[in-house]
Order: sequence, then C-alpha cells, then structure tokens
Amino acid sequence: MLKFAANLTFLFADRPFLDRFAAAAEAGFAGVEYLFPYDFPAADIRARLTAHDLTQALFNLPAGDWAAGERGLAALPGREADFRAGLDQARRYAETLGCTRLHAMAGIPPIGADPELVRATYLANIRHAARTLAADGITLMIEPINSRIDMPGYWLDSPRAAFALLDAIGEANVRVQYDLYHAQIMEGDLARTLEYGLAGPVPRIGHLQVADNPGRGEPGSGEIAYPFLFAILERLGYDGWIGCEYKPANLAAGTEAGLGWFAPYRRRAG
Ligand SMILES: O=C(O)C(=O)[C@@H](O)CO
Ligand SMILES: [Mg+2]
Repeated sequence: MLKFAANLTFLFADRPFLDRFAAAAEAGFAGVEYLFPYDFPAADIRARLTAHDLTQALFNLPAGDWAAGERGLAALPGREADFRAGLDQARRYAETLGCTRLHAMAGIPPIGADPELVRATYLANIRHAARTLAADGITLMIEPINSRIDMPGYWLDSPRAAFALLDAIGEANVRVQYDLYHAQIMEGDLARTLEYGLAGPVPRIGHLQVADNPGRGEPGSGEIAYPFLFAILERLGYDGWIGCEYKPANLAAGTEAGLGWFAPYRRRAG
C-alpha cells in the first residue's frame, strides 16, 4: 500500500497552519510534510500529530531569508555559519516531531560566484550535515528543483546532477528527494528513473513528491501518467513516503474538491 503525506504548505492552505493537520487526517492522509515548522513551537505541532495519528514525513532545514528570495544556504559561500545554525534548529524540531528525513535546500548562488567554490561549499555543508544527522538516525535529502519555471538560478536543478552528487558526497545517509514535477520539467524519463533510483544496485531515492505539469496541480491535471507510475511503485514495493506537493486547482472549492485522484490510496478509518 503506497503511503501519501499531505504537504501542508500547499494543501489545506485555506485554514491556519495548525488546523491543516486535522484536515489532512480527515481526508485520509497517513502523514504530513511541509517546508518549514519554525514559526510554531515544536510541542504544538507534536500535539497535532499525536491527536490525528499522523507521521511527520519530512521538512526542510531553514533556507535563509525566503521573503528576500533566498532558497536555501547549502551552496552559498560565506553562509556556512547560518547553514550550521539552521541544522541545529532543524535537529531540535526533528527530535520532537519524530521526523527521520530532512531536506537541505541548495540555494541560488550570487551571479558571478566561482562555480568551483560553490560546489566545494555545497559538498562541505552537506557532508557536515549528513555526519551530524547520522547520529540522530536521520536521512538527509537533496532535491533537484526546476530552474526553468519555479526557481531560476537554483543550483541543484537536475536529477542527473543530484544522483551524481550522491557519489561525490560519499555519505551513506544522503538520498535524492525525487519530485516528479520538477523532474518532468528538467529531464522526463520518470518511470526509468524511479526504477534506477529505487531498484538499482544502490538505493538513491529516499523520498518522492508529486504534482502534475504544467501548472503544478493535482495528479491527473496534466501530462504525467500518475496511475502508471504509482503501479510501478507498487510493483517495486516502495514503502517510503509520497509527498503531495501540489497547488489545488480550485482554491475556492478547497483541497478536498481535488482529491478524486487520491480515493484508491486514502487511509481508511480503523
Ligand atoms: O519546491 C519544492 O519542490 C520543495 O520540495 C520545497 O520543499 C522546497 O524544498
Ligand atoms: Mg519538492
């Protein structure tokens, strides 16, 4: 049985953040993820997880000044101290929330930054984070995010580059967060990449996220053959999480109105 996590940054966003946990459970999700928990005390989030029997599947390390356009710190030379402070904060939240996956966003390096220095900074930061998190039993995720539509200039933008980086990083608890929406924009070849990343000689994918393309809407709203891909995941016995990180198409009707695609996968009461 595939396991889906509602991304509470994107889904049920018509209500206050802490009320989205109940909505996710009511809709049949077994887990949740979101970009950042840091505006809320970890204990308050823990209480919602417990009350609604939800697993915290994933969240991100602090990613810099989001409002100012920052999208992560790992590949930003000169920001190592901020990266490490964010890592410490994320570890504290992960412990309270029982979360065993954290995502470190690479970031958008300044125009003109030395590419070798950027890569070296990224490798050093990710290695440090991975070694630190290994002691907590946490797997660190690196996610290729499309630089064509959503994050121009984002340093880690192709699955191919992310898979190659795993070897360069060389730490056993680092995996690729394979977001099929971003992957479809940058590379395609989704089915074969899932087989490679989940059933190849070395496991390389540690978390999945879904949305359709174009538009980042519900599965079924675009060109990606999700029933076909979900059948592949079932055949491979994928037992990790699938984060639902999409923009509900009909905001007025709410997230629930667009959950038809999810009916075969929802958690049943009892
Ligand atoms: O934008 C995405 O895709 C994400 O997964 C965000 O969490 C950025 O990490
Ligand atoms: Mg994603």
